[in-house]
Amino acid sequence: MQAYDKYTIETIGLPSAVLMERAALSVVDTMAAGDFDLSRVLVVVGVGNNGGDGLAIARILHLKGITAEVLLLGDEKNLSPANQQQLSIARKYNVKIGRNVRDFRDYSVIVDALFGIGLSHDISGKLTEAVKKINASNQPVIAVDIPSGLDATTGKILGSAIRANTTVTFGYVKTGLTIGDASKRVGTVIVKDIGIYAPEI
Ligand SMILES: NC(=O)C1=CN([C@@H]2O[C@H](COP(=O)(O)OP(=O)(O)OC[C@H]3O[C@@H](n4cnc5c(N)ncnc54)[C@H](O)[C@@H]3O)[C@@H](O)[C@H]2O)[C@H](O)CC1
Ligand SMILES: [K+]
Repeated sequence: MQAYDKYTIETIGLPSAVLMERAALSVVDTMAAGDFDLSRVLVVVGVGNNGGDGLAIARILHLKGITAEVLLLGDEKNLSPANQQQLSIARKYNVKIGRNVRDFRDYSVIVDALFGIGLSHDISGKLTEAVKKINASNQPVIAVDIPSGLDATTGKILGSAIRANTTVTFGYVKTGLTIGDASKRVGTVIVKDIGIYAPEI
């Protein structure tokens, strides 16, 4: 799955930060074009590059004057380099970044940027709690690349998974969005071209 991303970055030479920015912009465009209530956006971010996408989304919304805040889940010492870079940029633009929220129902829309295609084993602990609370809030959810908790290859729910109204996936439809438990979690799937080189499609 990630081979296409790797090829684009390492062989074609498109910097990963460019892909991340285009990914973030494609989600912001979808939010602006859809019938979402953007009065109070919460972006839930993890420690990998999916979280990096989320931090970029929150920053772009914030700079447009939209109230957007970040819930950062996971250990800050595990942040991927791209995530760290986006966290630093968001902080410099004074995006509100917290480690817990009072109630997920306080937000008009939730962006799920906890895990993407790098989820490798069952979600557990605090992350499971957050997934269950977000699902229980019944607030509209937009999943970044794939609903967190869904395996990008098998479509299996790894412990627990976010139930999304809309999934914005980058470059190509991951098989995990079409098989297994996917239909219970993905909502409407929108594929956005962000410049990933994927010759077979
Ligand atoms: N396709 C592209 O060109 C682009 C992809 N982008 C985004 O990057 C993610 C994939 O990022 P990656 O860092 O590989 O993985 P994740 O962010 O999904 O998370 C991995 C992170 O989480 C840890 N982890 C894995 N499983 C668990 C678990 N069960 N519990 C706790 N932690 C877990 C793992 O160790 C990593 O640290 C892709 O989906 C896109 O959103 C680019 O940003 C845009 C272009
Ligand atoms: K996600």
